[in-house]
Amino acid sequence: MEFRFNVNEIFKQPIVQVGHTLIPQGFKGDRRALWDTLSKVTDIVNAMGSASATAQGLTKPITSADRLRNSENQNLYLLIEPNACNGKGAVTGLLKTGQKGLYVFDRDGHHYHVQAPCILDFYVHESRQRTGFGKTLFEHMLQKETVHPEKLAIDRPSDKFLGFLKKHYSLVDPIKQMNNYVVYDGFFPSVKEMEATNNNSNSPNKNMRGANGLQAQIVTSPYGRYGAPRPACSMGQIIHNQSSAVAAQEPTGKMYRNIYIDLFMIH
Ligand SMILES: CC(=O)SCCNC(=O)CCNC(=O)[C@H](O)C(C)(C)COP(=O)(O)OP(=O)(O)OC[C@H]1O[C@@H](n2cnc3c(N)ncnc32)[C@H](O)[C@@H]1OP(=O)(O)O
Repeated sequence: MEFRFNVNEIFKQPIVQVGHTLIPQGFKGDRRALWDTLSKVTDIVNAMGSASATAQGLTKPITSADRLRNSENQNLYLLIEPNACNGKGAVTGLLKTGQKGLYVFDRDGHHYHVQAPCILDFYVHESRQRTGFGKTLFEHMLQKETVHPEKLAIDRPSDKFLGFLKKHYSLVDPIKQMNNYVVYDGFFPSVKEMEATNNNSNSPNKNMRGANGLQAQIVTSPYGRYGAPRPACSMGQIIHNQSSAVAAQEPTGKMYRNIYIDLFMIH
């Protein structure tokens, strides 16, 4: 995307990270230069955020300078093409990540309360899609945040993004969540991690920190009926569209009770 000003004067690297201050890395200058730079960064973030929203068919941008200013736990990466537009440079891609507290279900219907790294917004300019720019930007983020792709929760991924994850990271069969996020099998703590935590704690609500910083709490209760071993959760089956599992048997009072328990525990 082209701007009326020289992008290279603001961003000196091919991939830059913009935080809540909106001040570019390595900025040097007086107060006047700072205001000028902030105004240009604001224009860039707003324009790229709007283009991303349009590309995804959203009515409101997920990324804007205002939103970024108000959220300290989000990272925005911008991909710059320094040689584009007769040397004025262009901004080609945007990737926004952030930590979110989420309730997520695995395939068996167990639910977890996690503090997870999330992909919130991802966009490459139409003229550059499918030429590897998205992969370059995404790889940069993975390295910076030392996270593996399967440990990410993705907010409302588009078909293009699902295709991207399949092609570059062999991520298939996404587990769609009620909150519109998507995760993959490797997202959840492994059996080994769960056993290690179970051995070290008597607490019914197990806190786990999996690889790459995923912090999960398996939500269970030791008391009364909630403490009893439960069959595969019917609500989980419904959520994950495992219709055969649900349709194979008539709903019983017990199944309805499990649905009720799961609903009760989510809220
Ligand atoms: C959480 C969210 O932000 S969800 C929203 C994701 N963003 C969008 O959908 C906006 C529009 N799309 C885009 O901006 C881009 O296509 C991105 C960001 C998804 C991917 O960036 P790109 O630079 O195109 O990715 P890159 O070139 O590295 O990889 C290409 C692969 O991505 C997938 N992909 C990219 N564009 C398309 C498309 N138009 N149709 C289908 N698959 C696509 C394919 O798997 C493709 O591989 P292929 O060309 O061999 O089929």
